[in-house]
Amino acid sequence: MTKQNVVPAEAVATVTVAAAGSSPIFPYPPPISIPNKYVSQFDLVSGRTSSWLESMKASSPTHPKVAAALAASVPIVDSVFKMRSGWTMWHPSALSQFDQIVRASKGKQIVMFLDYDGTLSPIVEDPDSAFMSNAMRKAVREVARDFPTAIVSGRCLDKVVDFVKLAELYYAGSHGMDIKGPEKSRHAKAAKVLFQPASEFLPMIDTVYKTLLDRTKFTPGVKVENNKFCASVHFRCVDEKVRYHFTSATSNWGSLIDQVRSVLKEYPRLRLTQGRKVLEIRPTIKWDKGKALEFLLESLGFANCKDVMPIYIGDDRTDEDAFKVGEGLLDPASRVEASTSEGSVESVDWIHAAPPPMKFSDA
Ligand SMILES: O=P(O)(O)OC[C@H]1O[C@H](O[C@H]2O[C@H](CO)[C@@H](O)[C@H](O)[C@H]2O)[C@H](O)[C@@H](O)[C@@H]1O
Repeated sequence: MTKQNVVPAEAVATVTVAAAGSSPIFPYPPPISIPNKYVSQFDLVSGRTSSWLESMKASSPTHPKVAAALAASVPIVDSVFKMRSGWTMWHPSALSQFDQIVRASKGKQIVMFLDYDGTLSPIVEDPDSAFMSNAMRKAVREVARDFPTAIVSGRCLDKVVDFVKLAELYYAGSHGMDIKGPEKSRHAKAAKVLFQPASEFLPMIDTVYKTLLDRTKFTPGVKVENNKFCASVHFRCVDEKVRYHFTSATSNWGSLIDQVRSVLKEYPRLRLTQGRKVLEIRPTIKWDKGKALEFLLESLGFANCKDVMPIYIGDDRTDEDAFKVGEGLLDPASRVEASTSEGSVESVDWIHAAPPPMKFSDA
């Protein structure tokens, strides 16, 4: 199936199934310092508040009160419906694509990559309460028995490990910038997998986190989260309401983006991206969930290997970096893109139904 950029990724969770073969672009063992080629320049000062605002509005189902208000508006519901139909036309349900996925996996080593929020756990208002269900944990545990399995999340590593509670998995926290092998593994090399490509940013992120906490303290509903190598400013519970001041009008969301950008002006080595009702502050290194996927494949000994099939399930814009890894494959015919329903509802069924066990050959 060819790639279609039909709707933002957050409208539905997506399963991307890709047969790997991309060449490694980083050395392993990992470099101590970050080579220049991984450092990119982003202009945080540019970009208008209005375009950020549009993007914030489109960034995820919002909290219940606003969702109820939206539901009362027929044109909006209609356009959302049309948008979803477009997406599912090009990305049919992963469950209905199951046979095709199994066929594509024949003779290949499956490696499973799973995003956390919105994929394994439902989206909730309080980020600290995004628990995954026992059924989901059981499904992931079963998959990890048969295939190397990694959780790739924007959250800090410790938090996601604490939520998932499965010692046999690989974890990549902070959008892939904090990678750790399984504590429990049959394979000696696995536990040694450790990589923190943005370690020099640790003090900077901590300072920015504290500054953001302070600058946003008068915005009701905002939540600032320290994700170790990145930080999140959540606006899911911030009322978008417009405030009028003489002749000009600003919204709470508008002031929030201005506050965040004013902090970041002082940090040219940080960049701003967006997830589901969240602004993400990240180092400008060229490292993301896609690079984490490539790194883990290489650590597992699958660099340049045509007989491996990574399966990545994710629901957010940052997961698209991992989906793009599949675009560089030599054999696009063996790539399948499919979708699960919004949130984690269908993911658990899909993970349960994962293709039949294949031998995990150690690196
Ligand atoms: O890569 P992920 O595992 O999907 O993490 C991305 C962000 O997820 C969390 O925020 C999202 O989920 C919250 C709980 O459901 C929700 O309240 C919030 O609106 C979502 O954006 C997490 O709190 C962030 O730190 C992650 O970056």
